[in-house]
Amino acid sequence: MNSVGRQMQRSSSTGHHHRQYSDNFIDTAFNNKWLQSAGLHHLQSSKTSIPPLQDFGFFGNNGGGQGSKRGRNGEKGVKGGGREDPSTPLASSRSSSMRKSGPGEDMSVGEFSPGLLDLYSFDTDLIPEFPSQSDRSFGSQHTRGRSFDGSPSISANKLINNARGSSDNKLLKSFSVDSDKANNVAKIKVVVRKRPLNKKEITKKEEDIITINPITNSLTVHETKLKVDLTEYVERHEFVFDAILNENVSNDDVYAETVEPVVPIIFQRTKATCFAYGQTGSGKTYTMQPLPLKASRDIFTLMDHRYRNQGFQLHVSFFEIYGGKVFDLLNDRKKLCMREDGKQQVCIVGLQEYRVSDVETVKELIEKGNATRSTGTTGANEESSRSHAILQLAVKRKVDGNESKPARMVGKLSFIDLAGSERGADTTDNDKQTRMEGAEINKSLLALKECIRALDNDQGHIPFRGSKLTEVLRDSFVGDSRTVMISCISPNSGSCEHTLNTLRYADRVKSLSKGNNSKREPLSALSLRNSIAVSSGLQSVSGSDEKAIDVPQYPETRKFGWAKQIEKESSQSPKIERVPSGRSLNNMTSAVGSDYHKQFGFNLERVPSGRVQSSQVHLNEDDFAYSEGLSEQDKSSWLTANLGDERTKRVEDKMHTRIKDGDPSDPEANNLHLDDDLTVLLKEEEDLINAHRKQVEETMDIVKLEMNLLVEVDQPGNQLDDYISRLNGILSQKAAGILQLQSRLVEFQKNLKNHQVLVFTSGH
Ligand SMILES: Nc1ncnc2c1ncn2[C@@H]1O[C@H](COP(=O)(O)OP(=O)(O)OP(=O)(O)O)[C@@H](O)[C@H]1O
Repeated sequence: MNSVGRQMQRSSSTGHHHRQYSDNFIDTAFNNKWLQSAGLHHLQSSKTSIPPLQDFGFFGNNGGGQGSKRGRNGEKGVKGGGREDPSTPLASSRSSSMRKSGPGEDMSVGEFSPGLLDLYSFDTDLIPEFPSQSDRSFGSQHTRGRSFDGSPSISANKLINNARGSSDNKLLKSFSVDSDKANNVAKIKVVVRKRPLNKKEITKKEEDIITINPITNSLTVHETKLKVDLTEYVERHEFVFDAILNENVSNDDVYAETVEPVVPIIFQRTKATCFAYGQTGSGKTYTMQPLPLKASRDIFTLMDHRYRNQGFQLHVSFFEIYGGKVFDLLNDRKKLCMREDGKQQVCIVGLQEYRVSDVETVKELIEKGNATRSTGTTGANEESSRSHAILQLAVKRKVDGNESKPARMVGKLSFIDLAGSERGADTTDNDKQTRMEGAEINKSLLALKECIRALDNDQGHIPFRGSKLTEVLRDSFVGDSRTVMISCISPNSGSCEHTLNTLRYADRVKSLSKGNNSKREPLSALSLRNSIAVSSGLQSVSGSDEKAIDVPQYPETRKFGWAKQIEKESSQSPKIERVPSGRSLNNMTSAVGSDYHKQFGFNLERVPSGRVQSSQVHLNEDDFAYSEGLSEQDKSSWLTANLGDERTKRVEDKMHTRIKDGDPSDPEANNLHLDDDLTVLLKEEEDLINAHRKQVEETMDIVKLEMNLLVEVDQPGNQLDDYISRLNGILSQKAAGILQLQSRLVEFQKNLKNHQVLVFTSGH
C-alpha cells in the first residue's frame, strides 16, 4: 500500500496568546486523572516527593489540556481572538464523530485569520469545478495506515487495545524480535492527528470539515469557497498519510502509533526525532506532552530487563529555541551557545543534562522545564507557540563499565514541540520583532523539512545549517535516524486554510522523499511561465516581458506537485456563471434577453442598428483603462488574450456596424434597441466578470509560483531573489488590475440596472 502523504486534491460537483496558569494548578485529583491517561497509574500513589500536578505537561501544557499554557502574568491571554478559557465542553448532540471529552480534555483554540499564506506548502488548486453541498459526505472515524514498521493496518479498536496493553511484556517482546526489524522501521513516518471541536467552536456552530476514511486511509478537508460571483461551493482536498488519528484517539494510542516502536532501536545506536507540527491551538502540546514520559517509562523497562546490568543510563535535557537563540529550560533559561567540535559534532555548550533513574525524576525535570518555558524571566518567551521546545532523552553507556570515564551516547530520542506553523507567516506583520520571529520560524520549519527530506533520500549532504533548530538536531540527522512527524489539525471551518497548510507541509515532507510512491506530475516553473505569457497581456502592463520572467529550470526531482494545475489549465472550461448581484429585475432581464444564456459570444444579429451610447460599449476601451500607459497594441493584445481573437474581432466589427447603421428617429427600433442594448450590456458584464476571474486566476498562479520559489530559495546557489522580486512587481500590477476591474464591474452593474429600469419603463 502506498502509505505516503499523497495529496489528491480535487473538486467535486459538489497573536499572540499567553500561556495560562490554571487556577487549580495543584489539584491531586486531576493529576491522578492525568497520570492515568498517561498510563502511569502507579505514580498516583508514588512517593510524596512528587507534588500533585494538575497542570503538569511536558511542553507547557497539562495532560488533559486544561488551561496549562501560562502567560507571564498568569492570565489566560488572548490576542487576535486567541484562546478561550478552557472549560468543560458542552454536552452536545453532535454525532459520535464529534468530540468526546472529559474534564481534562477541554480545548481552547486561537482564532486566527485564515488568510495567512503558508510558504511551505502552497500548491492549492484554485479553480475547481463547482461542487454541491450535497456531495459532502461526513462521517468520522479514525484510521491508521501501516504501522511504523510497515505492517498492515489494524482497526481502531485493536489500536486502542494495543495501546492500553502497552506493557513491559509487549515492549520486551517487540524488542526481542530480530534486530533486523529495526532496520525496517520507516525512516520517516507522518501521522495526522485531528483534535475534536472545542467548546467555542461548537458554540459558534462551526462545522467539522475533516472527514476520515479508514478504508482508503485518507482524510478529506471540505473547504467552502466563494466563486467570483460570491456564490458558495465546496472544494474537497484529499490526503493520504501513514496514519490518521481521529478525535477519539487517546494519547496512549498516539504513543503506540508513533514513539513506542522506535524506543527499542534507541538502544541500537539510532537517533529518533518526534515532532509535532501544526497551527496554534491544533493540539501539538497536548499531543507531545505525554510522549517523553511514556518513552522514558519504556526505556527504564528495557534497562531493567533486557539490558539489566549492562551499564545503560538515561539522560534528560530540555531546551528551547526562540528567535534563533537557545535557552536551557532546566537551568533558569540560561542562554546557551552552540559549537561544532573537530568531529563536526554540534554541542550546546553548558546545556544541563541530568542523569535519571526513575520516571518520577523525569517527570519532575520536565515539569521544571515547562515552568521555565512558560514564565521565563527575560520575558522573551511569553508565548510558547513562537518557540520550539526540545526535550531529549539520551541513552548512554559506560565505556567498559569504567565509572571514571563519561558515558558514551548510544541513542537519542528528541521530542520537539514546534512553534505554531502559522507563525512563519507573521513576516508581514508591521512589528519588527514579530516579523523577525516569523522569519526565524519560517527558516527553521523550512530547514527542518529540507533535512528530513534529505535524510529520507539518503543524501550525503544534510542541510542542517539552515537554522538553529536543525543545527541542534544535527546529531539526530546523521547515522541511523528515524523521524516521526505528527501533524496536528483543528477540525473547524475557521481553521481550514491553516489545516490545509499543515497537511501540505506534511504531504511534502513525505511525498518528496525517496520512499514515496506517489506520482506527482510537476508543473515546472517554465510551464507556468508559459501559461502566464500566453494568457495575459499584463506582462506588458507590468513592463515585464517574457524574457524578464526567466524562471530557472529545476531538475526533474524538484517536484512542486502542481499536476492539478496543469489539468486545470488544459481543461479550463469557458463555463459562464451569472452574477446574481444587481439583478433586482431578474425576471424582466431574462424576458428581454431570453436566449442570452445560450450565447457565448455577442449576439450580433440581434442588434439591428446603432443607437447604443458609446458609454454602453466600452469593453475594448474603458475596461482596460487601468492599464494606463499601454500602447494600442498592448491593449489589443490584452483584449485578445482575454477574449480571444474571434470575439475581439466581432466586438470591433459590431461596434463599427452599430455606429454606421444607427437610425435614432425610429421609435420602434429604439425599443428594440433598448432590448438589444440590454443584451449587449449583459454580455459585457459577463465579459468583465470573466476577465476579472481570469486576472484572479493568473495572480494566484503567480503567487503559487512565488511561494514555491520561496520554499526553494533556502537552497544555496539558487539566486532566486531577483526573480522573486520581479514576480512581486508583476503581482502588484495584477492586483491593481483586479481592483480596477472590480470597480469597473460595480460601476457597470449600476449602469446596467439603470438600463433595465429604462427598458421596463419604456413598456417593453
Ligand atoms: N486531541 C485532543 N483532545 C482533546 N483536547 C485537545 C486535543 N488536542 C488539543 N486539545 C486541547 O486544545 C487546546 C489547544 O491545544 P494545544 O495547547 O496542545 O495546542 P498547540 O498546538 O500546542 O498550541 P500552541 O502552538 O499555541 O502551543 C488545549 O486546551 C488542549 O487541551
